[in-house]
Amino acid sequence: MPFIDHVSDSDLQRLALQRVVPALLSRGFCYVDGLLGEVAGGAVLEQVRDMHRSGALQDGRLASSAPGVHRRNVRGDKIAWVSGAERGCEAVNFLLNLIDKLVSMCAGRLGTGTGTGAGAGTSIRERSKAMVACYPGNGTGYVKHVDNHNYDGRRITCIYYLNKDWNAKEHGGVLRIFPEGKSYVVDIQPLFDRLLLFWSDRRNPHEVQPSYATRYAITVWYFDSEERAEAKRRFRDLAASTSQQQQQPPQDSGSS
Ligand SMILES: O=C(O)CCC(=O)Nc1cc2ccccc2cn1
Ligand SMILES: [Mn+2]
Repeated sequence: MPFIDHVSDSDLQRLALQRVVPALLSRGFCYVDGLLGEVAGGAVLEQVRDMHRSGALQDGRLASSAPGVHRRNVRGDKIAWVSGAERGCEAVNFLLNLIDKLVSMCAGRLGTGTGTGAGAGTSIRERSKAMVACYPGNGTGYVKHVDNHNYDGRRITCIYYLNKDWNAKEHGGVLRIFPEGKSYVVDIQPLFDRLLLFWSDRRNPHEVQPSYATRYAITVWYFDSEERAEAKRRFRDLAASTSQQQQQPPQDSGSS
């Protein structure tokens, strides 16, 4: 089904330069409403609903915990990781391509706004797969956390929300951002066809407040190439040193 091209390239360019870049640099986050429009946005929602109905969404667990071990009270979402190439994800793929275009139009203009003090500019050339998430509406949410707490390479978090007729007073499910060093919080409602972008690092701790209706979202993380490469090196070194220790006999405590 040919999707109506609701957003032209020049629309995206304008959105990137006049809205997204200034907001990311000044406030550290930005949201855009009406990104895809009713038809394409509705097609994405239908495909996510189908994934939920077919049981493709499984309990979310902390990235650091072993498979099957997850502390339920930390996060209540059910997730699936998709590339967009899967059958039944054509509309999701259309969304991902559009977000890729938008972020690539921003990337060269985000300067050294990395927050980690890295000298070089932000070079964003790759991203994660898309995480399709559903909070089932049983009062669970996601406790306050930082996405990229320890230089894992993630620079921008992009979340596309899919919830029609969402009313936070009744349904909860607000994403609350606690901008680092600020005395205020930012409450974002997970509204249909809304795209939210924010720096993934310690500048934006955030939580999902308890949700009392089914709450769908699709998240992708864009990597800073240098930080990502460095994180992979650190991870390889850690893995290598861990396996070496396992091969060597444990040193007695008195060894110098
Ligand atoms: O749905 C929202 O409004 C945001 C939810 C959210 O923060 N999700 C999330 C999900 C994550 C999954 C794996 C690793 C890190 C993660 C960090 N954040
Ligand atoms: Mn998060």
